[in-house]
Amino acid sequence: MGEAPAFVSDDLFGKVPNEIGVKVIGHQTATSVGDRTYVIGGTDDESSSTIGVWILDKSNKWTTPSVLGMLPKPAEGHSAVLVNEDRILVVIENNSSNNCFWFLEIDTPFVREQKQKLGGEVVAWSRGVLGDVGKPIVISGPSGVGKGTLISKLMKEFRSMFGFSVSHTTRGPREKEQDGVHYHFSERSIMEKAITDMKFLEFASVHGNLYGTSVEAVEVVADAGKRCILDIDVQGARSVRASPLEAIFIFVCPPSFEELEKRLRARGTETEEQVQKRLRNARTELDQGKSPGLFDHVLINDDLEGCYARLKELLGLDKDGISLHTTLPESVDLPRVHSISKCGQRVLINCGQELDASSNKTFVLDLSSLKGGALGRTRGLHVHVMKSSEAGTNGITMLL
Ligand SMILES: Nc1ncnc2c1ncn2[C@@H]1O[C@H](COP(=O)(O)OP(=O)(O)OP(=O)(O)O)[C@@H](O)[C@H]1O
Ligand SMILES: Nc1nc2c(ncn2[C@@H]2O[C@H](COP(=O)(O)O)[C@@H](O)[C@H]2O)c(=O)[nH]1
Repeated sequence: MGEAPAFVSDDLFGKVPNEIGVKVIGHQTATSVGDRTYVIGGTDDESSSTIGVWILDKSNKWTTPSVLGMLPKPAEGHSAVLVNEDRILVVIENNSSNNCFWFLEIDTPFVREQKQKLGGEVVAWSRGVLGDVGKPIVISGPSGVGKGTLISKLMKEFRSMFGFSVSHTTRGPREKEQDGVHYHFSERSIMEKAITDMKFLEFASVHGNLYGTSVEAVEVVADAGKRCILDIDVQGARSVRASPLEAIFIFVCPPSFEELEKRLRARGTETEEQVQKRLRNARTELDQGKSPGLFDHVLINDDLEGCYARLKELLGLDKDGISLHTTLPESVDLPRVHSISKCGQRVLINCGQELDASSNKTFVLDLSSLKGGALGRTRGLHVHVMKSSEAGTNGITMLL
């Protein structure tokens, strides 16, 4: 039954430090994947801010891989189990429910791509998050077409359902724009460094300034159980389309070029020179908006109320029983002592007390609909508690 769980091998302890020239301290697990063993845990330094990863290959050679993504904090203990040959689930003890499940990606498409780019061994961490939220919505269209106006209406009417992805930009704030609310207004050098550090899902040079969506900007919205809305240009939409983020892409068109110009001028936020630049770029964007396969929906923003009604309709928000819903994350109270095993697409985390079978509790973690991953979170984890009475003697019978 099931695949072999991660194992902890005593003879690996002590070998790690000698081979790689550092003293590894603390709890470690070893997970075999093909002819490699991934040793996770411990640190090479008591002040280290994360847990270590080392790889032992079949010729007994140790490698310290490049580790990407947001890193889990060091913990007194953890357990590990292989999921689908491409990632290892690491359950970190003594952590809150949305901080105890982590995935170490070892052979996902993202990791393979990074191995090619960086050369050498690469692994990437991604935090596992319980529950589902709807697909993010990408809204693009030329400057002044009314994207922001439509998004504001949606966020006002469905406040608890949507959250705005706050982009970074190097342009200066307009009157009434607040840092951290409308944009994260940034120095170019700081933004460029964050882009190099792979903190951005997409970025583009738009009307002479740098704009970008950080991975975190999208993830914090989903963490709050809300559906994310991105207001980005067509280049950005193209990058998101090519990324692992599954989204709905909407292109907003003006009823005519003259009307677009009128709106942009009437807004009064740009100098004449900037208006000219935005209008020149609008022609290209209107062309690119027709690129096959890029946008799922095109909306013509003629009459505002009519366009808003069509936007709600395509998002399924026009009916009485709203079809677009989010599922708020479940919560798990995981004790420090537990054992872990995998059975198909489910992982059983047994938190039983050996002397008191009646208090046995098994968490069943469903991995069948994982979404996302490094460099953001891995979502779509579902968990339920199986009591000892449901589980039979070994806590597994009911699942087979
Ligand atoms: N359907 C409409 N009819 C008339 N005016 C509109 C309509 N929709 C939006 N506007 C007005 O057009 C101007 C531009 O709208 P908005 O700022 O929302 O555009 P945008 O697409 O977000 O632009 P940018 O990409 O530059 O941020 C605003 O003054 C807004 O009030
Ligand atoms: N590629 C991205 N484009 C973005 C992002 N945030 C905003 N934008 C687009 O820039 C223009 C101009 O915006 P403005 O606020 O200066 O008028 C507009 O088309 C936005 O959609 C981003 O993160 N990435």
